[in-house]
Amino acid sequence: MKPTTLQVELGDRGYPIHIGAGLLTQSALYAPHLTGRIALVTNDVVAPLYADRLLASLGPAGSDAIRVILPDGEARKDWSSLERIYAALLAESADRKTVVIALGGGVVGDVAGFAAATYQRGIACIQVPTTLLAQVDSSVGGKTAINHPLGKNMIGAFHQPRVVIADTATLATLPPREFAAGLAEVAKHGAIRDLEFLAWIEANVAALVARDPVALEHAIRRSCEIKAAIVAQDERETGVRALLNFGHTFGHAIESALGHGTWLHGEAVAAGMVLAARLSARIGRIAEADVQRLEHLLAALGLPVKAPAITPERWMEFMGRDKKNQGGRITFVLLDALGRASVVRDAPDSALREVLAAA
Ligand SMILES: NC(=O)c1ccc[n+]([C@@H]2O[C@H](COP(=O)([O-])OP(=O)(O)OC[C@H]3O[C@@H](n4cnc5c(N)ncnc54)[C@H](O)[C@@H]3O)[C@@H](O)[C@H]2O)c1
Ligand SMILES: O=C(O)C(=O)C[C@@H](O)[C@H](O)[C@H](O)COP(=O)(O)O
Ligand SMILES: [Zn+2]
Repeated sequence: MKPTTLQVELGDRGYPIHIGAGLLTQSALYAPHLTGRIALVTNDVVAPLYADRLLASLGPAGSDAIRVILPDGEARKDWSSLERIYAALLAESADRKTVVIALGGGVVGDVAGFAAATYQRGIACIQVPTTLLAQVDSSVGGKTAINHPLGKNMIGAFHQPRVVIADTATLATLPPREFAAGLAEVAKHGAIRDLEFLAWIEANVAALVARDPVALEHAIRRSCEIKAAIVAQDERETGVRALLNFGHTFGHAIESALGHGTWLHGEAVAAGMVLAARLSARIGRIAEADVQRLEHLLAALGLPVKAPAITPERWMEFMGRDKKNQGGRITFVLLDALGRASVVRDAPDSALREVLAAA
């Protein structure tokens, strides 16, 4: 299969997304911006698998790279990892021409991206996503962040990468639970924007779960197309970009209430999308059959569809801190139909409490 390239249209901050098997070994071809020293940021799971291969493909710039290897895990998407990156950049006298390469999943991408956004007030970043979730979602769009114990992604910045290089061959080593977590964000893109894509996912569940390369390539490309088009319209989430948060008001509350890393992000988003769909049905925006259809698809993709036990007070505490909220009202992304969503700021509290009570 030939590699595909999409463009995120953001004027002089626009960039290509390259998708294909084996791109890691041709990185120099896909990253012509390497005019400064490279700072490779990865973690202790991904480094032994892919760091040498990536750096070897970059020639002398690769051998001279600063290497920062973070401890693995969502729990380490925090100050300590950020501090390690800053310390390494400073110890090596990295300058404003230094290019951060984030090699790994969404955790590495978000924290390395935030370090790049803030080091010396901003240096270039290249995203090399190696999880399905990162290839379909987190490497694109420029949201970077670390978590705070009181909330997900609470400290961060918008900082677009210069290029995204998604080598689909890296997905072969991804554990099944992590792979399923990526499928949650794929389904989200269909649910909010593209009923035809959602139906394609339903028809191709077996191929996707079996990691069929043709099916996977389509899922990644269509997800990136949908996300890139939304980001191009609303880079800083003043409007339509919030639709990409479908399932996240509930999902982020699950992650934070249980402790970051207890449920995977994609798992929490899957259960969160079911709750958001139920709330949509409860206030008459969609039919109960639509909720069941989405729930059935997510379960078939190997994802949890039932939220964990969380007290109503804890739900409200974490959802009360969601970044979409305005004027103290919890904001939800709800479905108007499968394939179409809206931002809703006036969902009745009674309906929300009923949905949570039945969760
Ligand atoms: N910035 C955004 O727009 C955005 C979008 C979605 C999610 N996110 C964030 O992304 C994070 C979740 O990302 P994730 O699901 O990639 O999790 P992750 O980064 O923790 O990666 C999942 C696991 O897979 C390992 N791994 C990575 N690549 C591998 C490979 N090829 N083979 C074997 N193991 C591999 C990782 O070390 C980790 O253990 C969350 O923090 C979430 O908030 C950000
Ligand atoms: O890119 C976006 O915009 C998204 O909302 C994509 C989400 O999948 C992602 O989890 C994002 O990090 C959530 O952003 P947040 O602003 O709710 O922290
Ligand atoms: Zn997400």
